Amino acid sequence: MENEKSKILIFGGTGYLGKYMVKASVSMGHKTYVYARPITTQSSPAKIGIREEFQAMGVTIVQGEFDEQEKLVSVLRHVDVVISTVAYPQVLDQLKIIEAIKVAGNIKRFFPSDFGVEEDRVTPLPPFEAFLEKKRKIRRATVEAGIPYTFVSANCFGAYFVNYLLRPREQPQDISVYGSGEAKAVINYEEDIAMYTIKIADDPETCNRVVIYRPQKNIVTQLELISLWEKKTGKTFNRIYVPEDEIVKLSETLPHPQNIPVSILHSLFVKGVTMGFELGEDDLEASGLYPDLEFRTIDQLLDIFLTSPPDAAAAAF
Ligand SMILES: CCOC(=O)[C@H]1C[C@@H]1c1ccc(O)c(OC)c1
Repeated sequence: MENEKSKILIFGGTGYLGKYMVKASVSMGHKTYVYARPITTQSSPAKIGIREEFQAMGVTIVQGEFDEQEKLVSVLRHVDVVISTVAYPQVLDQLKIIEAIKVAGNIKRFFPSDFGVEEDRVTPLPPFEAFLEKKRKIRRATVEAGIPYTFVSANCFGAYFVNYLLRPREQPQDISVYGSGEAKAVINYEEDIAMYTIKIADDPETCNRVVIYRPQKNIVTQLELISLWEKKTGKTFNRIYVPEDEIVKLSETLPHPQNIPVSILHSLFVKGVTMGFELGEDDLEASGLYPDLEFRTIDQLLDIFLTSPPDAAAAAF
C-alpha cells in the first residue's frame, strides 16, 4: 500500500544512539529490524538485556557480521529504510553495508552514521579531522553508489553532553569550562534526534538532502547551561576554565585515540562549530519540517535530569 510505514533496519541498534533509534522506530509504528553481532560468552549483560527488551517490543534481531554479505542482502530485502548508528570504530564497515544495498537494489533511503557535526562544513583539529574524514568517505561512497540517502547533522547529543559537562550524578563543586564558555552549541535530546530521523525516513522532501537539527531554543553556551542548571538545582558551581591553548596542546600531545575527544571538545565548545555556518536556502533545518513534532528544549531536558537522569555514556574511539 502506498502510505504504509517503511520497514526500518538499524545497524548499531544496541549502541548509544541506536537504542533511541530503535525505540523511536517501534513507537512510531514501523516494523523494525536490528542487525547485531552474535552474542558470545564475552557479551555484556547490558548487551544481552537490550536484545531481550527489543524482542519484547517486537523488534526482529538478525545476528551477523558485516562481512556476511549474503546475510546482509537477505535482511535488506525485507526492509525499505536503513539507518546506521554504528560507533566510530565501525564507521568504515559501512562500506560493506553500501555494497550489500547495491546488490539488494530495493532500499529507498540510507542514513549513514553521521548524526554529529555537519562534517562537510567543519575544519577541526587534526585528530577530529581524521575522524570526520572516515565519515565523509562513507557519504561520498553512498552518493557514488547512487543510493537514496539523507545525511543528518544532529549536533550535540543532549543527555550525553549534559552528563559530560555537568556530571549531575557526581554533584561536583567544580565544573570545567572549555575556552571562554561563550561559544554557542546546538544540543538536542537523543529521543528527539531519533524521532525526527524516523519521521524524515518516510518524507520524500528529505531524500538526497542534508538535514541539520538546529532548533532555535536548543542553542546554548556552556556558561548559559551551567547557570540554568544552578537555577534548577539551587546549587552554585565553581567554573574551572580550561584555556584554548591548553586544549590544543593536549590534542597535539595525547596519544591516539585520547587526542580525539579533546579535539571534539575544542570544536564544539571553543570554536562553536555547530553554529559555525549560516543555513543556506538549500539547507533543510529539522525543527521547521513537521508542525506536529517538537524538539524538547534544553530547559525541558534539564528537568528530565532532575527527576530521572539518563545514564552517562562514553563514546568509543
Ligand atoms: C567530547 C567527547 O566527544 C565525544 O565523546 C563524541 C561523541 C561526540 C561527538 C562525536 C562526533 C561528532 O560529530 C560530534 O558532534 C557533536 C560529537
